[in-house]
Amino acid sequence: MSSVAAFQDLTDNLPDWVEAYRAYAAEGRVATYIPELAHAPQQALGITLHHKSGAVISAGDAGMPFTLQSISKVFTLLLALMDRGEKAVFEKVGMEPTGDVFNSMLKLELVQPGKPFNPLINAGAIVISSLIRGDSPEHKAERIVRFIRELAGDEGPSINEHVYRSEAETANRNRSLAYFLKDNKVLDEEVEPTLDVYFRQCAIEVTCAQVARMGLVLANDGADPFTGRELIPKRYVRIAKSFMVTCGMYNASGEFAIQVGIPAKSGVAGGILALVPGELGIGIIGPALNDKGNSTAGVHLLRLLSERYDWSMF
Ligand SMILES: NC(=O)CC[C@H](N)C(=O)O
Repeated sequence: MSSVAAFQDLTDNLPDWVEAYRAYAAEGRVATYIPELAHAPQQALGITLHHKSGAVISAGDAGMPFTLQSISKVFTLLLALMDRGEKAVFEKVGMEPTGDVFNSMLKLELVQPGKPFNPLINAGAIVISSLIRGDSPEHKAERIVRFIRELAGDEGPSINEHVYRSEAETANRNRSLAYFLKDNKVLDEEVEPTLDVYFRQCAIEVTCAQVARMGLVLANDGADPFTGRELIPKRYVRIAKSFMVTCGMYNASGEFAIQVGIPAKSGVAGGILALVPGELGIGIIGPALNDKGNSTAGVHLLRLLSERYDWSMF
């Protein structure tokens, strides 16, 4: 289907599909380990698609704000690459999927030299947060927020202080990971200031439209889709997209590659950022998560769309 025909088809059908796919929320559960996330409505489902032509389509609860959580890891990776270069970043994190859950400690002890396997698991993302340039955690987080706003083409994204504090007060697991990394001499910065950056980046609040626009920049190899200005070097976008395919959906990334076949990154608030290279960016919110921690209705919806419009890269 040509992209013009596909957008007409989407306009005609997307609202009905979203309403029908809400039912999949019953298969999942809203995350509660960050107490503030537990308030999200189980049945919510929203999506925005932003095509490079400028066409934008939204349906369902696309206007509902949610926090980026792990989706932020793609963007801190990009910022760290822009701040420090490829060599410095990959001295600290690897390039391989783990097959373990996103907050696992297992391989940090089992596999020498104890550096995180990739930048999209929590351990890797915590190290990446320590590489962002800035004079203080607030300054580093402010630079991340500014970067997100630039890619979203919108001044809207900002830190949700309730979610930030809620995670900071309860993050025993991430604290353990960070202390472990410090002991392994992978983390050079102090633990608490590094975690402070990490919790803030996870708590950046967005909408589906903003996420779709961020995805469109990645789909466009890092150039602003409308002015052509380079926002991110193409090489770094390629690295990020490769990680999204191999690690973006945690330990369900292989299945997602087979069923959907496009770069994507999910977050524990139920968000998904996805993109069809050269074509469009996608933002989804569906707070009920499956057993791998991905939005259950969101993944089902992406599978439907990918099959219908033949999006798979493979
Ligand atoms: N999977 C996620 O989205 C994890 C992010 C969350 N802030 C955490 O560290 O646990």
